[in-house]
Amino acid sequence: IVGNGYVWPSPVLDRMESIMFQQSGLLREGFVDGVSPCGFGTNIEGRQNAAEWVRTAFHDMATHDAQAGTGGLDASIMFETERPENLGSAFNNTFGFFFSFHSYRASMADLIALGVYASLRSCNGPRVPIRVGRIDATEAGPPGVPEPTHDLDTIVSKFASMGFSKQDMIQMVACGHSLGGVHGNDFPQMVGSDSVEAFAHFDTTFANYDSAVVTEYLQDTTQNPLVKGPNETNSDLRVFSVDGNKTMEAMADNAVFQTTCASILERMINTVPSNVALSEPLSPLPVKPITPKTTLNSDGTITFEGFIRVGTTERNDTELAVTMQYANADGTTSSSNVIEAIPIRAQGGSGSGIAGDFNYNAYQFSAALTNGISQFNVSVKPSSSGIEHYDNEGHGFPYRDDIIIQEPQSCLISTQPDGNGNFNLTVVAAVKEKLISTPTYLQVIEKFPRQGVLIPGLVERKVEMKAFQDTTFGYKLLSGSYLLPSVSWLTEYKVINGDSQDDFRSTGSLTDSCGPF
Ligand code: HEM
Repeated sequence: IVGNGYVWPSPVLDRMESIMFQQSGLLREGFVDGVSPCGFGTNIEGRQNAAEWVRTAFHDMATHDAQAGTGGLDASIMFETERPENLGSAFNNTFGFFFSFHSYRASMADLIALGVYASLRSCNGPRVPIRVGRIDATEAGPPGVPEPTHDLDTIVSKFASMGFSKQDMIQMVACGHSLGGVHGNDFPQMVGSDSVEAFAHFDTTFANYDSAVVTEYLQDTTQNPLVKGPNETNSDLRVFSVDGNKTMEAMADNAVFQTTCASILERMINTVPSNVALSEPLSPLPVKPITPKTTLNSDGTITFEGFIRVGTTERNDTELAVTMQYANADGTTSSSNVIEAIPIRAQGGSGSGIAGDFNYNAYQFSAALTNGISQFNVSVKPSSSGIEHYDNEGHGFPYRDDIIIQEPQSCLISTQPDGNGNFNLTVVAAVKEKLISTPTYLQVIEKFPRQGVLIPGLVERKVEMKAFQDTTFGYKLLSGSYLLPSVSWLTEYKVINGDSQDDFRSTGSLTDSCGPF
C-alpha cells in the first residue's frame, strides 16, 4: 500500500494540488502558462510575468508585523495597488492572470504563493515547497514595503519587523532580483527613460533563475540600476554590501544560490498572519479521484462516474490496468465489487506538469440502490511489475450518497437574464429521507465586484431547498434557486444538510435547461 500525501477529499488541498500539478494534456489547469517560457510577458515589451509574480509575493508579504502576528501573504495587496510603495502595473497584471483560478477553494494568497513556485520552476530555479491554507484579507493593511529611496537603517528595520535578519534580507533581495528589472515608466530617473519599453534588467540572465545577479555585482560588471543608478535609489548596493559582501560571496556559487533561495523564498511565502494554519507541503498524489459524481436515476439505480488520475513519472510504463474495489453502502464488500477504470483515449489519456506525468482512467458504473457505494480502494497493475494498492491512507476513498446533486435536473438559465442582469440558477438534489426532517441548503459562492480592486470578493449565500418531487427509492428530490449576478455566473455551489453534503460543483457544467427526472 502506497502513501497518498494527504487524506482525500479536502476542498482546498484537492483544488490547489490540481492547479499546481496538472499543467498540460488532459484536464490541464494551465497555471504555468502565464510564466512559460520564463521571459514571457504577454508579448509586451518590458514585461516579464515570472518577475511580476515574484515581486507581487514580496510586496504582499512585506507588510507583515511579526510581533503582532498580522499581515503577510494574505493578498491584502489587492487593496493597496494605488500606494506609491506599490508602483507599477505588476500587481494588477498578476491578478489579471490569477482571476480565473480564484475561488472559494483557491485563495488569492495561496495563488500568489503558488506563483512563486511556478515562476521559479519555469525559469530553471529551485522547487519552493508549497503549503496552502492562506486566507485572503478583506481590506487594505498598513503600508510598509521598503522603497529604493529608503536609507539602510529604514530598510533593515522594515525587514526586522517582518521577522527577517540582515542576512535574510540580503538573500531575499538577491533571490528576487535574479528575474526582471526596473521599468522606465515607473522609475524614469533610474532607467534614464520614461518609456514603457525601457526595461533595465537586474542581471544579464534575467530569463534564467541563477546567481548572475550576485556574480555580476561581485565582479562589478553589473548593470543593475539599483546598484549602478543614482545614489538616492541605490538600495541594492546598500543592502548587498551591509555585511561587507559576506552573504553575497557565499551565494555566488549557483548551486548554493539555488538552495539559499529555495529556503528564503519558502520562508517569505510562509510569512502569514498568526491565525493561518498552513498545510504540509503539496506533492502530487500518486492516485487521485477527479470529479467523482453520483446521479440518482429514475429506475432506482445510482450512477457513479469520474476519473482516476495515476502518477506515471517514476514508471516506464503507461499500460496500467486500474480497478476500484468498492464497499457497499452498508460497508460490506464482496469479491465481485470491482469497477474497471478504462484508459481515456483523448490526448493519449495523459497529462503532465512541472512535477511529473499522469495517466487518466474513466469509470462509469450503475448500482442498485440497495447496494450503493460507501468507499473504494484503487489497484494499479503495471504491465511489468506487481499490483499496487491505494487506500487513501487507510481510510478508503469515501463516496457519499446521502445527498446527490442531480445535474440533469439542474440548470443555469444564462440566455434569459432578469431585469437586473441576474441569471437563475436552479439546483435539484436527491436527499435521503432520513435527512428530510432538518433543512437542506443550496450554498452558492457569489462573486461581488469591489471598488478599486480587480478581483471580486467571494461570499457564501444559502437558500433553503424546497420539496420538488418524491421518489419511491428512499430519496426526496429538493429544489433550490438562486439569482446569480452576471459577474458571478461561473462559480461554485454545493448542497448541504448538517454533516452531509454533496461537495462543490461548478456552475460551468450546468446546461440551460432543467430536465425531467
Ligand atoms: C529593499 C528591498 C527592495 C527594494 C527597495 C526593491 C525595489 C525594486 C524596484 C524599484 C523594482 C523595479 C519595479 C518597477 O520598475 O516597477 C523592483 C523590481 C523587482 N523586485 Fe524588488 N525590491 C526589494 C526587494 C525585493 C524582494 C525581497 C523581492 C523578492 C524576493 C523582489 C523582487 C523583485 C522583482 C522580481 C522585480 C522585477 C519586477 C519586474 O521585472 O516587473 N524585490 N524592486
